[in-house]
Amino acid sequence: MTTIFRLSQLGWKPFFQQQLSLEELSGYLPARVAAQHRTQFELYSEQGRQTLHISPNLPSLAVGDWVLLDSHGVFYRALERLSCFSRKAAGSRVSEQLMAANVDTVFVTCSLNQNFSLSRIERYLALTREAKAEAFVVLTKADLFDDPDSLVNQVQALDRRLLVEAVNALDRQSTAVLQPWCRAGSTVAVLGSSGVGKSTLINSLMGRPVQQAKAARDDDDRGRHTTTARSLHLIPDGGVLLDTPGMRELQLSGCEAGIDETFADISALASQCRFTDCQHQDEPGCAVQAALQASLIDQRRLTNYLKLMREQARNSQTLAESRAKDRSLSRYYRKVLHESVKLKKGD
Ligand SMILES: Nc1nc2c(ncn2[C@@H]2O[C@H](COP(=O)(O)OP(=O)(O)OP(=O)(O)O)[C@@H](O)[C@H]2O)c(=O)[nH]1
Ligand SMILES: [Zn+2]
Repeated sequence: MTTIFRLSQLGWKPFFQQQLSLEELSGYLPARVAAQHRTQFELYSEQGRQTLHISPNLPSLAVGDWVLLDSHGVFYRALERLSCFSRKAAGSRVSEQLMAANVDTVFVTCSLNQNFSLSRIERYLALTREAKAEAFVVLTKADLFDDPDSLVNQVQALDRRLLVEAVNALDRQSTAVLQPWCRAGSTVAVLGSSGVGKSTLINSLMGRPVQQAKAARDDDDRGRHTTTARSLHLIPDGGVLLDTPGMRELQLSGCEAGIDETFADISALASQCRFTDCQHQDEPGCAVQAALQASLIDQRRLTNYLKLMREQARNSQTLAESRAKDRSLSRYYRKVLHESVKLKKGD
């Protein structure tokens, strides 16, 4: 039996509808990428499930992307994205790996036990904001603590406008506070480190156990098909949940804007430093260090900001850049060698 989906069930909304011309509205079928397998994408549309073979003619697509198909089910074009999570492997565009597209809200998950870390939360906030999605911090295992509110307040202090809730991820009544973000037209995803309760939270939101998406094997050269779990799930409250293998291993790279937004207080200060390339260590005229001395920002937050900035800069350095550096270094060495030979010869 073919499952027929309503567009609204798949997260369709005015942002996508507005991109369609009159001709496209009448003659083309919107479909959403629900899974990425080794050789094909799985699509969901009002006509059910379809597959789309991965070929060089296709633009790069991610789970969550919307595409238009013609009346023969042939790919016509991809729609503009609202948000996109990617892994910029070695920084170049070619090796950019897309993880998920069109996520509205990310449940940044952190447990209230010894794993609780403001710095880790800031890291996930930076990733979420870089992708242009909204963050909602979900603090799990609230049932195991007497005073979850004190930690909720610490997270809230990072940003007054941040959405934060402490929940028992095992209890559907407790996770019901997330329902308004899981209604028709919304797409959500869950980020967080291992063991914090992401799968538990997903199962509660879905109202049933959901199989975790498995990474497809790349080295499958014997022609066997790799079974990859679906990455797109329809939430009973009407929204869509994306759970792609790559989302769980996201790293910071090319995340400067996301870090700037997450640490808006520090980046505003950094723009007032005397030197534009100030590292905020002990340079004269450093506005960040001055604010630290005046206790306007705390040391933990500054240390984390500097660490995340360094990390993203390192990850984003493209292969091309490092090769170019190698080339100019060897040119420099050759020049030095040439000069010293000339000196020795006395000319
Ligand atoms: N008491 C309690 N236990 C929880 C809660 N959330 C998760 N757990 C338990 O914590 C353990 C880890 O939860 P998972 O949902 O597997 O964590 P995960 O983030 O999906 O972990 P990975 O799959 O490694 O990424 C399980 O034993 C859960 O039952 C909670 O809110 N309260
Ligand atoms: Zn500075």
